[in-house]
Amino acid sequence: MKVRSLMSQHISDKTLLSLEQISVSFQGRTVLDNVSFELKAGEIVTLIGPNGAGKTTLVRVVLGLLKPGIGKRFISPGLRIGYMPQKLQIDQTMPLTVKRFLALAGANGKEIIESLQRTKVEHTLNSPIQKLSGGEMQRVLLSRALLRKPELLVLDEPVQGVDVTGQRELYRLIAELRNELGCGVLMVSHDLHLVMAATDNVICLNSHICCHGHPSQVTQHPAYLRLFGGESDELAIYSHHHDHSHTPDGHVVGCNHHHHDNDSKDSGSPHS
Ligand SMILES: Nc1ncnc2c1ncn2[C@@H]1O[C@H](COP(=O)(O)OP(=O)(O)OP(=O)(O)O)[C@@H](O)[C@H]1O
Repeated sequence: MKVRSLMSQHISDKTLLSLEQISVSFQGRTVLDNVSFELKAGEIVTLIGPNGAGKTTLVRVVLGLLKPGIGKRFISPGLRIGYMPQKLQIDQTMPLTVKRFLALAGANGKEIIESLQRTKVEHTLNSPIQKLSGGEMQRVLLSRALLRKPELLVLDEPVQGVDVTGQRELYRLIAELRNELGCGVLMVSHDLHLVMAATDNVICLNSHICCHGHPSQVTQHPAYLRLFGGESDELAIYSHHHDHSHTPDGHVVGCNHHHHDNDSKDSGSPHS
């Protein structure tokens, strides 16, 4: 597959991170169950899974913030990790420009401008951070993660609060950064389709690893379809093509094909 060969040429033999049979329990409840995987330099690995599947818990294990009850975590010696958190609490009343926010992370003026240029939001330098759009905010957070010159970027839901076009651009940017910097990327995503083009490997997590592999394999896997099959059906409805039009009162005109499934859903909605 063309995308695969384009993506995989960036993956090196150097293992940045290896998790072996990790299990985590909270108050006797197993949240991560026997999870193992490896991440190599230049590789993009995406964790997907439903709410409460243990994705953020796994990220905390990767970052070394949470020691697993069972299992081992290996990282390459001296590994620099850049982390983009899922949520950032910023006091809405505190005056804070993007420049100051990034300076708080220990960067000088030149480094700040360079990292904002990398994520294509240098125009926000003097903006109050509370006024940024959803997409700009995510890019500023990504800039902050880049300040550490990371060998591994860990991104917890990097596209949240961003519209679909912006999401596609953000995933493209993440892939570009990987190409340019050669870093490994571990990201968490709820998104099933947009992320597929920007990842080498998908891990489908539901406390244990249900399936993993190249996106084109994972999307065919029965375990994936059991977890996300419903959403795939919805997407199928949205992706149908109109070859007819509606009058303002909802009558179908100019229909030149036979009736099929999508049309029966379509005809239920007078303004679709
Ligand atoms: N410190 C903690 N103490 C007790 N339970 C916890 C703790 N951290 C997480 N959990 C529980 O572990 C489970 C997994 O949480 P986690 O945040 O890892 O899931 P997630 O896959 O990231 O979910 P989401 O997609 O909703 O962000 C949840 O049921 C959560 O309530």
